Amino acid sequence: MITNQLFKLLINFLNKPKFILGFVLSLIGTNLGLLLPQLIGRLLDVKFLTEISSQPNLLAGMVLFFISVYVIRATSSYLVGTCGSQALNKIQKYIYDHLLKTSVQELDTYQSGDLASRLTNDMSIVLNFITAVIPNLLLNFIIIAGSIYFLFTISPSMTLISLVIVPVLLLIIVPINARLESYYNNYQTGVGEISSRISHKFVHIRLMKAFRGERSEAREMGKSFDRLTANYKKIIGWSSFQNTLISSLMMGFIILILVLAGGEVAKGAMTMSSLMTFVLYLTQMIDPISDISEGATEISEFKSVSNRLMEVLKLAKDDYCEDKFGLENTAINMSGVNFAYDTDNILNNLSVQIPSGKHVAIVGPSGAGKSTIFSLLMKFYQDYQGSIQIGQQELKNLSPSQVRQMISYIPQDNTLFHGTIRENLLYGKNSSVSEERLQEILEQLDLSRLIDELEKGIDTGISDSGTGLSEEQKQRFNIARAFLVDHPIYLLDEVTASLDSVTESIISKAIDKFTAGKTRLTIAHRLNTIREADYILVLNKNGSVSDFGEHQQLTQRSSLYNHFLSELQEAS
Ligand SMILES: Nc1ncnc2c1ncn2[C@@H]1O[C@H](COP(=O)(O)OP(=O)(O)OP(=O)(O)O)[C@@H](O)[C@H]1O
Repeated sequence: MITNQLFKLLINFLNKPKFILGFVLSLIGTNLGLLLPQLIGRLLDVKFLTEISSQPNLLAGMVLFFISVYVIRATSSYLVGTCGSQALNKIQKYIYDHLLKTSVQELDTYQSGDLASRLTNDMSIVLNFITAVIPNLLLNFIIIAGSIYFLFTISPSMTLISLVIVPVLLLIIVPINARLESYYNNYQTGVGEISSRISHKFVHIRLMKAFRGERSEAREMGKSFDRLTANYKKIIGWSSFQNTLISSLMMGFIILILVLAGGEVAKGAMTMSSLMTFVLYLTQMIDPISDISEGATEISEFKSVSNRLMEVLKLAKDDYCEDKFGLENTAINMSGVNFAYDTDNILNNLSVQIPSGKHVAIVGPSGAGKSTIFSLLMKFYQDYQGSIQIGQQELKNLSPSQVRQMISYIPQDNTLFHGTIRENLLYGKNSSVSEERLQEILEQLDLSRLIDELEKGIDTGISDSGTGLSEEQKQRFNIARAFLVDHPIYLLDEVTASLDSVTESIISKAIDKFTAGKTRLTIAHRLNTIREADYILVLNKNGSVSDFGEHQQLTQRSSLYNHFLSELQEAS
């Protein structure tokens, strides 16, 4: 069972000695607390009352006893609570680490906000469950068991009558909780969808405002909030109904017992002080029973979030093997490659040989699968058929980690993370980049001047959408980030797309210098880039190879290539 798996994780990460100490203290506190009604009952005994009032030490002892019960209880809840939050902290890190290592292919089916909600919102439910619900449930069971024991010592027959309530309560709790679990599931999914939408929309706030999307956004979000509220209403409705029913049943039952016990007192089978103690124990059970019924609701909620958390842990991770491997050259050989994201093939029997150390431009209609080729080479997706070789190494035999140490990829979008410029440039590289290399790259990409003009220089902060920098500047920082570490293979996805022609010429020269003698694949939409490449790979719309060759050769033999060139000329 999935919930059990989360329990195993919790137990694994729990500081067991501290938790056990907390729990034992809590047992002691609860058991001592069980004696309180006995003491109060005795206080109602006139003889005992006269005795105790003449003995101040006994009275002080009793007060001390009451205080110690509460101190023990407070210490135990502190110990159990801190243990729970430490265990949760470890689980959070464990799940986040798993998510980071999960393959792109698996993560494609999840919304980022939903994942964030699992790690935050769902986790806080788990924390409440470990630190409050479980200890309370256990203590409540102990209080109930202890109370039943004392009730038996006072009147076995009356106690047996009182216990009739247990199966009645179970008949109410079990079916209502099954219903609640599914509502909690829907609720958590709704929270995930909403946080996903909010984070996505606020990253693209300019686009939303430019299209005056505020009203439709508010309407759509309003519907999502309404669905969440409707679901929450069901949760509140059913749990209130359950709690009210249980509390009323309990009260009714106690009154019934009181009437029956009153008869016993009248017959002289029970003393008044025993009756009072009996009633005190009975009433002492009301809160634990209500807590257990509420706890049952919380168990449903916990089961629902456990499923969501464990689902994440089941996603397949990338292989992180970093063993060294021999590479004679960096030629890329793709043979009979077929690939589909869903059902339809995007790449169709694609075969091409890219010589080591050469620059190849990839051209083809939109949607032909140019970026998909890069995704396969980066091992973002691994379910392709056919063979891809780098040097003599079959790509399938290399781990994603090994591949990504060899290939540098500059994507189409100019994403910069929240942080400083330096943090962005050194992202994922730890301390492996020397200051000289950093300065050299910045100089070549004409970024040094820009950085010098900033008040905090390279330590200037940028927001996660890169606010404060132009698209062209963001693009250059992206390029700099990729070239800080020397790799034998570079994949460039339209990297000069947002540059003006003057900057493009500077950046292209810098890229030529950085990639000299290395294998470079460029998805190209500019005539210059295409002409300067050693070879051009022309793709058909269906993701198969139309042609491969030098620019001159292709202009003489490929109608698709010539058509593509004339389209580019017209566009410029
Ligand atoms: N993660 C994905 N899941 C499902 N389909 C995808 C995914 N990524 C791309 N596709 C689809 O695969 C096809 C090829 O996309 P790809 O981005 O590789 O084409 P492209 O040739 O680079 O196009 P463009 O020049 O427009 O960028 C497109 O139909 C696209 O909708």
